[in-house]
Amino acid sequence: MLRSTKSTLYERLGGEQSIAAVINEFYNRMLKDDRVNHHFFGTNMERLRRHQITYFMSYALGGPKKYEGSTLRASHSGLQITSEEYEIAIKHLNSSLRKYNVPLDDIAKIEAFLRSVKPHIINK
Ligand code: HEM
Repeated sequence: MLRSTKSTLYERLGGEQSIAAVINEFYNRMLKDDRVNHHFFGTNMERLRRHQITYFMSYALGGPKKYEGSTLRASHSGLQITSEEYEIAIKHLNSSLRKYNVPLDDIAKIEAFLRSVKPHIINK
């Protein structure tokens, strides 16, 4: 959990609406990027955006909602996501967080969290 003594990252980012804006920006960037967008052909993007937002709020950022979808490992098994593609995703998320003026130290915390779950998502 990425908590500081002052407040949760979820609160500092501005709650559900701001996180939804960042995640939507993230997927727009991923879908425009020919290096990674093939993974999303045939994916129900509305459902994915919704779950990702819930995922971020509950597990990563210390928000109030519970995530009740599949585990990260189960959601990505069979997708053959490479380490390079994962790094591209981290860059797009960083750009999305910067666009919404998230402070650099919070971006670093989110990046550290994403690195910690990388082994569950990439195809080794
Ligand atoms: C950066 C960290 C990531 C997190 C926290 C994350 C989180 C999630 C979650 C929670 C789901 C489940 C959504 C659901 O059940 O509807 C999901 C599904 C999915 N993710 Fe990720 N993901 C990450 C990275 C990636 C990357 C790098 C790719 C591809 C380049 C990717 C591609 C997908 C796809 C295609 C699905 C949908 C699978 C399906 O159709 O059921 N994810 N992701």
